[in-house]
Amino acid sequence: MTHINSQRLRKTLVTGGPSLHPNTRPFTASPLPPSRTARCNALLGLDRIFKSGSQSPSPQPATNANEPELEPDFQAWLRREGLSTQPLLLRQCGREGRGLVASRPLPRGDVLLRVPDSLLLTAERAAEESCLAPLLRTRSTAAASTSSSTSSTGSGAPSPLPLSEWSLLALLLAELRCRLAAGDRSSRWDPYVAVLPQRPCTVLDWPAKEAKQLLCGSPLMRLADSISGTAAYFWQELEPLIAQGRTDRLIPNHVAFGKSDLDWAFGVLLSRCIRLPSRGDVQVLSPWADLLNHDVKAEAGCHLDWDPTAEVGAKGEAVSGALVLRSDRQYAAGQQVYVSYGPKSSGELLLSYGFCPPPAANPHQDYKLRLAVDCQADPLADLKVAALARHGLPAELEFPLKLEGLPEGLLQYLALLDARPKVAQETYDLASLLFEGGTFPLLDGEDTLALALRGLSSRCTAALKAYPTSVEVDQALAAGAAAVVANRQQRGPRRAAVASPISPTRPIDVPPTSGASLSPFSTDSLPTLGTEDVCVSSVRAAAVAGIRVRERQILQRTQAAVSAQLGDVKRAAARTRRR
Ligand SMILES: C[S@@+](CC[C@H](N)C(=O)[O-])C[C@H]1O[C@@H](n2cnc3c(N)ncnc32)[C@H](O)[C@@H]1O
Repeated sequence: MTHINSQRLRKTLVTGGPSLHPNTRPFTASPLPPSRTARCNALLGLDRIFKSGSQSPSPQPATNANEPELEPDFQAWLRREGLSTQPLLLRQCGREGRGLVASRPLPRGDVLLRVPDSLLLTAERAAEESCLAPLLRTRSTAAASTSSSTSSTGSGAPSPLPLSEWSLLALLLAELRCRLAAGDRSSRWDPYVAVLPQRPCTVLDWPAKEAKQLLCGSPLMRLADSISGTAAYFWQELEPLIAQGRTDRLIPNHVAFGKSDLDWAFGVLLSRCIRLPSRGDVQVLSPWADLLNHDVKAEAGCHLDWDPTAEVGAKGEAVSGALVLRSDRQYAAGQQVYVSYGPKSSGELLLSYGFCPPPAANPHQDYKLRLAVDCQADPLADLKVAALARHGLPAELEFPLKLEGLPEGLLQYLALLDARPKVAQETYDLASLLFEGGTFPLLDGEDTLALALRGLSSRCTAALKAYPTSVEVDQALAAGAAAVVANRQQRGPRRAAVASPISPTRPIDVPPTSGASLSPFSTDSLPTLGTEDVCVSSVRAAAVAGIRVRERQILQRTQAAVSAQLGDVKRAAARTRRR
């Protein structure tokens, strides 16, 4: 039944990549040469909307030795707790909030930062230091006895955590926040908790109705749902424990432990938690290291990880192992040191970290197309799920569409989803040819590549129709942000990142956006929107409008590429028929 066509596409595997932060989902993407990106932007006119060219950081002022120390109580605490003298200084870094800058010229290969284990807030420590520790210990013991009765290795293994890492960390953070608010400074982590942002401004800080309205039609809605769903899950896990703690009188009266405290803690974890691949992927909060800001350019070499061989000794003592950042480049005095939070789109950064680089300057900007076996309407659904599983593929996948080309494996996956073989068992042969043979066979006389291309085109059409706003309105809204941000820049220096809570309803003078006309304000100077900016609802709306514009451009470009490829397929078929 199947005829092997020419090798049109390479066989593809869907892979994931490690990240410092926990909310990365696996996907593949083709690498993009910067010159092509710039050309695509120009063709699409996107460079006019977000043309700062600066996902990159603003230059930092040179270090002034007489400048007063920022967060002095926190820094004094770090020194007392064993942070040795380091070649970085804490500074205000414009829209990025606080950041770490080189205190002197630093050569490539230097250790920039070394945080000892004692300063890492791990889930184990959070469990031990929580006021609910007695309950958590009981849970750990119960879990340990269950696992030792079911496993042969049993003894000697460390006690299992009583809850997930994030639940334990969030529980302690929320408790410490309540204590601090009531003037109770009994924890050793107080100076750290005192400098955490009041509002991380992740999507958890957005009013739910606004999130629904802003993200309608965008694949970012799924990410927002997943973040708030996870936060709700943690709350469900913790609520009965907290209730038990109250019954057992373990929780002081001034520790409210409300859902908002837990949501705040979850937002802090989303935007600051660090995963350490070299320490079994453990997730930690690291005072000092969590003051490093993100820059996509740091992806290549600035790696923050656990180094078991590093020697730290604030007072000369030898202690093995530390969280270490080594430089892969030289730094001038006063230059900010960045890490990468992972290959994330502007929308992912906005929802999880509360800042938004201009989408056109972000090489990771994409439209995440979700594809899934249609278990309701496809009579071959079970066979397809099984055939995909044989090739290690799930029944549902997200593919990152980009301006520069189709993600690998997308067309093969689509061909299997949309195929309707007359003989059901041929589903397995088709999957083998697509995923192992790297070919698009003829199936019952139909070219499966053409089938996949048509399927992609119709999905792009549906995705474009799903946006409630027009592209012109979104362009005007996004351009409005430039004016707002420019106005705010003129009003003087930025306040400290955590100085005071920011009202979500603070009035801001957004220029009116009317119909198809673009805002008269220039967007040329639009920088990355920082957390303080996106805490303002109207700026947030403009940031999302800019992302929607880019997503639509990606969908339209994909459609154009698909029609061109469909033309090639038809011409090739006609040539074959003539022969
Ligand atoms: C791990 S913390 C870094 C320290 C942070 N700037 C502070 O003052 O606490 C992550 C937060 O820093 C800010 N941030 C990091 N990189 C940024 C960037 N490139 N542009 C704007 N804000 C950034 C965001 O507020 C983000 O949630």
